[in-house]
Amino acid sequence: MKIVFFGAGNMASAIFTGMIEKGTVKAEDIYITSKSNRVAAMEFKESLGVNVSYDDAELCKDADYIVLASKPQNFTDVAERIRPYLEKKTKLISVMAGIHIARIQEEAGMENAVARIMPNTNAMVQYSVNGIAFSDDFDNKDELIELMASFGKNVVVGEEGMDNITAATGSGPAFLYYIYEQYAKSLEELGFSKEDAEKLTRNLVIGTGKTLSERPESFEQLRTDITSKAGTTEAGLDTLSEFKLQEMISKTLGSARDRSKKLSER
Ligand SMILES: NC(=O)C1=CN([C@@H]2O[C@H](COP(=O)(O)OP(=O)(O)OC[C@H]3O[C@@H](n4cnc5c(N)ncnc54)[C@H](O)[C@@H]3O)[C@@H](O)[C@H]2O)C=CC1
Ligand SMILES: O=C(O)[C@@H]1CCC=N1
Repeated sequence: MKIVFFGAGNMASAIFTGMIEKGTVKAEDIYITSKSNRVAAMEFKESLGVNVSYDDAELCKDADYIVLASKPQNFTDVAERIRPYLEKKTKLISVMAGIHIARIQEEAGMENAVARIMPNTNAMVQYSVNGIAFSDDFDNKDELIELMASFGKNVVVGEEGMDNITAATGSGPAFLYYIYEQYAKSLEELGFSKEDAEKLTRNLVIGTGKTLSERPESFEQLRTDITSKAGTTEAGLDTLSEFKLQEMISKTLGSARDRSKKLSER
């Protein structure tokens, strides 16, 4: 197996670190190349044992998968690096938000099989949620699905579903982090030090996440379990429900989805 990452930034490193730490792919089977962060690439070579190369012919030779992990804006440059050496058997796996399969095939020049994937940075701790959309001619889908299961839960969607997945779970962690930031700031307002506010919020979120991973009850049931009649939670929830929280979240996701659509326009 030879997997080549064009791009060694946040997302690529979350994926290959997840794969290696889970033991699904050997570090020696992973090749990375980048443009801007060559020092970081060398650090991954030292810490994980992956191969680093800037020789495009060597990188593309006999590759099973090439992962397109640059920003969408850099895709044309990446395609120029790959096009002269791309072999027909190589499958292209795009992490890039909003770039359609048809454009990838066109710029790669050979109509290779393509899968668009939309993981999130929780791949680093093997807890990503991965949307996957395949081109019609993509064979042995199970191999890719299995590789991706090493760093998260997979949802196979049609390509038209990718904009929604990108908003919901690709960008999703950032939306949740933003809420945790506000939570920590509010704890400071209550009188906690900055350090304690961060520590309390972090552990609240970790503990809640662990509960969710172990208990099957609905969110509503878990919330109800905490809410004593005429107690503190009820008082807080009464205030919380005065705000249009769901509307805020729907609009947030809508903007992210629309940007994903926009990225696909050339
Ligand atoms: N960060 C996230 O949470 C997620 C990001 N994505 C997608 O992943 C992609 C990468 O995002 P990040 O990792 O956050 O960006 P990043 O800025 O951390 O990494 C981009 C990488 O692309 C490399 N690159 C740029 N031009 C190149 C070229 N011509 N040849 C080879 N490498 C080149 C850069 O050197 C860098 O290593 C984006 O397309 C984004 O839409 C998808 C899901 C989640
Ligand atoms: O912000 C972005 O465009 C990328 C896609 C999903 C998460 N990060």
